[in-house]
Amino acid sequence: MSDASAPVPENTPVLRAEGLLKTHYGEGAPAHAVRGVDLCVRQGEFVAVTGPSGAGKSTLLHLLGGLQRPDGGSLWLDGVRTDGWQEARWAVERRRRIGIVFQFFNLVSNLSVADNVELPALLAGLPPKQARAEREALLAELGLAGKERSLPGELSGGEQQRVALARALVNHPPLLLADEPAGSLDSKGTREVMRLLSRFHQRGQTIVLVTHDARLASAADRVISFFDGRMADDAELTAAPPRRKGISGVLELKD
Ligand SMILES: Nc1ncnc2c1ncn2[C@@H]1O[C@H](COP(=O)(O)OP(=O)(O)OP(=O)(O)O)[C@@H](O)[C@H]1O
Repeated sequence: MSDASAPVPENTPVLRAEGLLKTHYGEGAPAHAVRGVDLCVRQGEFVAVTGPSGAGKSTLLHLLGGLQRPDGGSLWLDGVRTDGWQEARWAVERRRRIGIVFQFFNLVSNLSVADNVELPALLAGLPPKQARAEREALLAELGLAGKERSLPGELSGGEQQRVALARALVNHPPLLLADEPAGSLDSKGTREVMRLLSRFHQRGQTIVLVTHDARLASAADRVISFFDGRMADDAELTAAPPRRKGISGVLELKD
């Protein structure tokens, strides 16, 4: 059996999917949201998945992050087969390996900014002192020093999304999944989030971004057009060398 904690051989794709299938059964006709998707995301790539509303982009992202189970197909994370994992296993592995940011931030409303960011680190088994140090460094990087004691509801949308980004990255996951991360922000907040995603990508963070906004997709180095549950196009915008580095150093919000 594959060991999720074993060292990852160089050049192993961070993400690989073969023949992914997902149908939603709600009211009315079944929605064939993902209809046989093959995908390979290399270390250090910034991939945007774009397409019209209802194309199946969010469903694909949820499958990749284990938030929904595929009806068929295979999925690998860092070379480890994941499609057979049960929810408990996904919850543990997701904490270490996948950061996720959503359109509506999904912060815990009655926890402070500091606790929101530290919680995944503590749950992943980091000693409290180290979790605190990680939180302090990330919040400072993201221009949120001084907001530690605030509740999410006391922050602007852009600030909340930066907290969500800090929470997603606190365990240095190999993969960041972002589902319309600027979807509820004004243009300033949108620019801010996109600039941050680009900065983290420049430092080696592998990112899969779902957006219906073609302008945001152009920040990526590869754009996948999703249509009717399938990949209609897969275009490399720049050649990005495979790489993997830690997130470190100081990140200035102004450039
Ligand atoms: N939980 C669900 N139950 C039933 N149908 C669903 C569910 N989630 C998604 N769908 C349907 O699956 C299809 C794909 O939805 P999905 O949200 O993945 O598309 P999308 O491309 O992300 O759209 P948007 O850009 O509007 O968020 C749509 O027809 C949608 O109505």
